[in-house]
Amino acid sequence: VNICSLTSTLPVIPYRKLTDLHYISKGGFGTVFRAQHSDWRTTVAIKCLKLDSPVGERERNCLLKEAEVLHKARFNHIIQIFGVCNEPEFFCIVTEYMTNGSLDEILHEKDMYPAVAWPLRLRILYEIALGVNFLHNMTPPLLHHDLKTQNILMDGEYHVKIADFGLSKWRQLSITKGSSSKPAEMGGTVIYMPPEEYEPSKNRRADVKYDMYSYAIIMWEVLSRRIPYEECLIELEPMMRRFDEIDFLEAVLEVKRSKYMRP
Ligand SMILES: CNC(=O)c1cc(Oc2ccc(NC(=O)Nc3ccc(SCC(=O)O)c(F)c3)c(F)c2)ccn1
Repeated sequence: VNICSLTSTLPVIPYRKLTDLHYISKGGFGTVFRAQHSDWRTTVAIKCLKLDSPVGERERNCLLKEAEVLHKARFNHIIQIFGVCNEPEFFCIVTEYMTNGSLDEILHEKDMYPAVAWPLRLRILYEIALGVNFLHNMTPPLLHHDLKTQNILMDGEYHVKIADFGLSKWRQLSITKGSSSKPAEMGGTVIYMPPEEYEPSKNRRADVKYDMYSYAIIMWEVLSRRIPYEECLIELEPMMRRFDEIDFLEAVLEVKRSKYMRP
């Protein structure tokens, strides 16, 4: 990535302007903090490369690529980038801070959010769709491939902004073949991943369908306020245990008989 072409249109933020850093989360090889911008008098989020390990060229390029992607993908429902801090000993991207955290918290912290009214749930689903639709309408289409409720952030008015805490290579609709999906990071969840991606065959084209599948799982999760598969597994497993192997064999025989005995 050409840093000059990027920073010619994106503000470069001196490290000394970022104060009151508070740790938020750690990603692949990056860390996210909350901070204050001393000139802009506003709270920001910064996603920086690990401060301890020497910042490798590859990692720096990865974060630069992310800044470029975010800069190009500016839209109402995509997290807004304010600038980059590009200093020898400190390198990070600076974005708006989403005061109401992630959709995951709103759906599953039932003490904090005893009720989430239907109009808001529908607006959240609509705004996620607007954000993903915008990415897919870029040239070339930008695929998210890690849509999950942890990556859907909420601003002060509970409007949606799509984010991506992960730190990994970017995927665009590749005109060449090649596996495009991000491996489910250690501890990463697969509940939003389409089954065919569990074993990505190398000759798979990147396509928008992946995000569609993830969106469908998110939709179920927003409407039910439950963890996909968690309960159904809890409910299904004892049911499965009640039937022993013979019952299943008899059931199979019965359907085979009825199928071939048709008049
Ligand atoms: C309580 N509030 C918070 O804790 C909080 C934390 C926060 O931290 C960050 C989270 C994410 C990012 N970065 C990011 O989202 N990048 C990105 C890149 C590509 C695409 S689109 C194509 C694709 O996904 O490949 C995309 F949608 C997004 C960041 F810089 C900071 C920001 C706001 N609030």
